[in-house]
Amino acid sequence: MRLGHRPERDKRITTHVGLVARAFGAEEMILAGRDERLVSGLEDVVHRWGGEFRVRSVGSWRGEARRWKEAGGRIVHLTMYGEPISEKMDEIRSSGDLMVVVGAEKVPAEIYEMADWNVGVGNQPHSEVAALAVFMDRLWEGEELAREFSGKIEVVPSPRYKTVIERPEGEGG
Ligand SMILES: C[S@@+](CC[C@H](N)C(=O)[O-])C[C@H]1O[C@@H](n2cnc3c(N)ncnc32)[C@H](O)[C@@H]1O
Repeated sequence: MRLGHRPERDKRITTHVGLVARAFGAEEMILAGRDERLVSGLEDVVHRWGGEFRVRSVGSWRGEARRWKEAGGRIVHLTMYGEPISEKMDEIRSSGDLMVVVGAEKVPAEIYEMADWNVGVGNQPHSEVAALAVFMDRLWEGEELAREFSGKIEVVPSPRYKTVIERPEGEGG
């Protein structure tokens, strides 16, 4: 869940949060706030590049977080003020369905209370995109990078050239 999105200023970085979430193994991105263009841009990536990733823009992050916890899910809030990721990851990994929360400029104090864990990817200020990528890579222990997406577009890894397979509409994706 992405908090604090400002449509004018954060368009690119929030899109990157969504791209990283999808590429590193999340099932869904919840965007707190309304930005239909951003949602449809990410949906277009899913349409072309495959996978089951969903994107939702919601009015109330509190409602989403509350419902998630009532349904038995746990919340990890990524923050530079949190406890070290390396000390918490085993416990987090073994605890079932997770909602990972990242902020923008400043997050509401309440999220620190609602979260089951407030986790720092180091305790220096950096970026929600970097924090999410490192968190998810540690969560899946690197296995997420080998996932198949079965999209209409697929990269063939190459030491030198850009090699891409494009499948016509209706085949794959
Ligand atoms: C530009 S930072 C905001 C930094 C802000 N001082 C704060 O409250 O953490 C935006 C988001 O990046 C994430 N972030 C930045 N540095 C982080 C770190 N060292 N560990 C975990 N998350 C971090 C947090 O989710 C934060 O809400």
